[in-house]
Amino acid sequence: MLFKVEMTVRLPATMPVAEAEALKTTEREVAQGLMRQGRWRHLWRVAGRYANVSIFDVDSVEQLHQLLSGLPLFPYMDIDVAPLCRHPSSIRDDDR
Ligand SMILES: O=C(O)C[C@H]1C=CC(=O)O1
Repeated sequence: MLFKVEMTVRLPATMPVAEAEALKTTEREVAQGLMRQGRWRHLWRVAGRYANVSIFDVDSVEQLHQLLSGLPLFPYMDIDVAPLCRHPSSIRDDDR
């Protein structure tokens, strides 16, 4: 199952820089692990915003929630999720 996920990061202005940097480093490690597993298929920065648009490939909505809520930045992100299905005009055969 494919989902478009938009994450907007809102770190508190009062968070110490070292704490914020440590969170971002851990987040990168977790995100790259999920990419290597094929769960986090795409990760794009939204230009001009501390936000990303991602494509997740998961077995269930519950699994998606588990992955997203396990992200180190989860407490500091607004997350929008949309389910995706194949577009009838797509010429790609690798989208499910
Ligand atoms: O920077 C972000 O958009 C937030 C988050 C998503 C992946 C990652 O490494 O950080």
